[in-house]
Amino acid sequence: MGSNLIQKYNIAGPRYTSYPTVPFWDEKGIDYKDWISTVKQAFRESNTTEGISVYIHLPFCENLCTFCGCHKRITKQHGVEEPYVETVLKEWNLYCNEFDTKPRIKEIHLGGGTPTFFSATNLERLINGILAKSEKCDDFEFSFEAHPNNTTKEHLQTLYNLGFRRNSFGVQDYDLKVQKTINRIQPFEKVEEATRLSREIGYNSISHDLVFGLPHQTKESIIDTITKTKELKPDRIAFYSYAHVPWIKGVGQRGYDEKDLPTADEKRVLYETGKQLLGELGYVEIGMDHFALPTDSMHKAMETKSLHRNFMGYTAGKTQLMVGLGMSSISDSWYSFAQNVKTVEEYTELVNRGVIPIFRGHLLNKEDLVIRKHILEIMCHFETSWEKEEMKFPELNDCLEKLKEMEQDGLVIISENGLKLPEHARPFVRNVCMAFDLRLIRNKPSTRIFSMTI
Ligand SMILES: C=Cc1c2[nH]c(c1C)Cc1[nH]c(c(CCC(=O)O)c1C)Cc1[nH]c(c(C)c1CCC(=O)O)Cc1[nH]c(c(C)c1C=C)C2
Ligand SMILES: C[C@H]1O[C@@H](n2cnc3c(N)ncnc32)[C@H](O)[C@@H]1O
Ligand code: MET
Ligand code: SF4
Repeated sequence: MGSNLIQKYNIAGPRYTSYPTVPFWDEKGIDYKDWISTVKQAFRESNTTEGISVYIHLPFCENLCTFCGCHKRITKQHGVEEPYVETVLKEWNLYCNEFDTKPRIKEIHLGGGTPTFFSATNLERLINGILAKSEKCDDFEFSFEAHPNNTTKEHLQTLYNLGFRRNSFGVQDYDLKVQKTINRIQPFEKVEEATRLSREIGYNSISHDLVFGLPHQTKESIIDTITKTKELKPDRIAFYSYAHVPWIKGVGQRGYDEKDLPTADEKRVLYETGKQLLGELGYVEIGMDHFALPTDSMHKAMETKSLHRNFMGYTAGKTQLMVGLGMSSISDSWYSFAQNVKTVEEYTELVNRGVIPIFRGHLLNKEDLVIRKHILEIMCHFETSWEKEEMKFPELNDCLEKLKEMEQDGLVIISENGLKLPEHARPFVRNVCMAFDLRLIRNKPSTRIFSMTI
């Protein structure tokens, strides 16, 4: 990939885990009533046919990794576990009270923070509390994020017994200098043990998260990290581009200078090196950041074009309704989005008052719904089409006009009724989406809000 193209297209841009992206949600927010009524509508339309997904945010971590862009709360006090589980179950109750039949659960995902900060017993109490009010779909899929340094055999066995078959471990990078800089000492032996135990217990999809573009990373360190990863043969690998967003409050990125970060060109070399190596090892690029072995269900979902993208990244199964529980969680009813308050204190206070603790949201209008479909298609399948009348919108020609330059640069192929990204253009997928992002186009941000696209 030419470095001039990288320079040209490496601009600040959204990661498109939603459309509209969070900064472009309606400033006025969403009416509590509208939120509830769209959740109920989505539930009525889809609970019997496809079921619903539940995302539970477990925010606590014992130590701060200074590169981390997630919503977390650093503490070593494990006394926070039980009250938090109680509150999440109360919040779930508030939703269940709005449903007129039993929810059928297709997916549960435990994210963080660090779900394995919680004891196995507390995680069991949490999941059993959720399941007490619902039933599982036949083809249910439960997954969780785990920290290799604190995942025990008991965690893995308890969650397996509850139906979890997938997990993902934060690895990030094996180089000691990088690890020291991001305040995260992550020994290979810990990852090896957690991966081996998962396999022995029967997990059928184990994923490792790696990040490129971290401070002090070099081509050699990336090669070494991926070579070590290869020994453990995870079914999936997330290879994230480091998102540098130190201005986001609460994220707490610090501990290194911007000069310690690789330049855009160096970062691209890290990506290309990693991608090539992953390919040689048999991993296939599924979508932005995500690689899987052909035996993994995510790969099959890509082949059958059933891949979906939401706030968790890519998933193999789509549900119309995703209920997000816990502080900072985002829920999606297809017609609207809503996000919970971002501190544990506010979250607990609101739930205890019997209020679903959202603080902002967005009701999608007709245009949003069409654009959202195009962006999902591009992010999940690297192509979209406007052959069907419902996929057309008045500004379509202007959007295509914006893509002319990318077309000349060989990054997108536009035909009469659709467009496609050639394989080599996949790193530029966010740039293509940006041409369709009418809310961004109409309202260019005046301050930095997004990470760089490449
Ligand atoms: C597992 C941790 C999480 C990752 N993403 C999210 C979580 C909980 C969800 C999330 N993080 C941010 C937002 C935007 C809304 C907000 O509340 O601020 C959401 C929905 C903040 C954020 N995190 C990253 C960035 C670049 C931002 C800013 C907004 C944006 O540019 O989209 C970085 C980041 N977080 C995660 C990944 C994988 C990642 C970058 C690759 C995980
Ligand atoms: C859930 C996963 O998200 C990734 N992750 C967390 N913060 C960032 C960031 N700033 N940039 C890129 N990836 C990040 C880590 O790899 C983690 O394991
Ligand atoms: N907190 C865990 C880890 O860092 C899971 C991924 S980050 C949300 O390993
Ligand atoms: S990377 Fe994981 S463990 Fe580290 S601060 Fe972020 S959420 Fe916590």
